[in-house]
Amino acid sequence: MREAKRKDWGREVRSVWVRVPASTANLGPGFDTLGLGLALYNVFRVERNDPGSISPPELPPLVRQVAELFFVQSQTEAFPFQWNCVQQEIPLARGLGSSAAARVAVLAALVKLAGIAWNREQLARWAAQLEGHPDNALPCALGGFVASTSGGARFLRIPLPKHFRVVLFIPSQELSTESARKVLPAAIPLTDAVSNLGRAVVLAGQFFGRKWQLSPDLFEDVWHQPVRTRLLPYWEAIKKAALEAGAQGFWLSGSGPTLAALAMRNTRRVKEAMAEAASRQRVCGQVQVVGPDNSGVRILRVA
Ligand SMILES: Nc1ncnc2c1ncn2[C@@H]1O[C@H](COP(=O)(O)OP(=O)(O)OP(=O)(O)O)[C@@H](O)[C@H]1O
Ligand SMILES: N[C@@H](CCO)C(=O)O
Repeated sequence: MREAKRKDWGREVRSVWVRVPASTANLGPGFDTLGLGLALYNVFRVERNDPGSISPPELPPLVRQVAELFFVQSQTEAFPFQWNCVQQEIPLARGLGSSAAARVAVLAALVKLAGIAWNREQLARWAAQLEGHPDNALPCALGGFVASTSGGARFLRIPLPKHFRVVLFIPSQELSTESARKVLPAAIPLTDAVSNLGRAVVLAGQFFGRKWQLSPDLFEDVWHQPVRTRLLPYWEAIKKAALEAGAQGFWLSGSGPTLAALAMRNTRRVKEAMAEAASRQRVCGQVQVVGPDNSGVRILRVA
């Protein structure tokens, strides 16, 4: 990143309000590769402390880790700061990218407070590196639909249409990505590899070609969903209900436990069907219709 003055229209920046979107990753066959931004937002206020003071010990571990990487990678002198979540719409550990959102927010805020030139792509890659996979960090930083190579070294992005709608079933119970990755198979048979690869390539091609006649078979997956959904006994019933109600695709959002249905048409019918199936399954949670995010991370205000 290029050095620039730590000034904003002639004023020193002391506080930054930064907004970050939720994201849904994998989309079925695109494990660690495909993701898109969703219009659910967290807002953080990050404030620079006086020189000589120390960063408050209550900074969460994730925030400290991101700050350490930022100061080293940007070759900026470390400074103490405070961190507060002032709006929280992204539920924690539900497969909607809360950790990627927090990482992207810390980086964007520190970039602004340090006064170094804004480079959204670099920031997205740092967040992906910290996250260990790019499919939440890139859509969170950039918005829209993103397809990337492993680690996020190369990626392609396209904005989503205004009428893009995802119906989410967000269970009350948390499931951390760390534990959901432990159940993954160490190796994948060649036939399964080819099966997922074909669907992921065609699915991404449809997004980039803006061909919105998407069909549920493109969202099928044989790598991670079969093992992960063993932990979610309601998966089959809610999936069946969504597809019968006209959903164009159904997938485990990120590492779960949230279930996602693409419903650009029949949105209300899909929502009702998923809510009814969840209630029949006696699983606690919330059904929510969410639109696309195409903005990615945004600095709302500086002071
Ligand atoms: N605002 C935040 N401040 C501090 N830590 C956070 C914040 N948001 C998330 N985290 C940390 O990230 C953890 C959740 O991350 P995890 O990767 O397990 O789930 P997720 O990011 O919500 O879902 P997924 O990665 O599957 O989309 C939380 O338990 C917490 O430790
Ligand atoms: N691709 C990651 C996403 C985590 O949200 C996984 O499935 O573990």
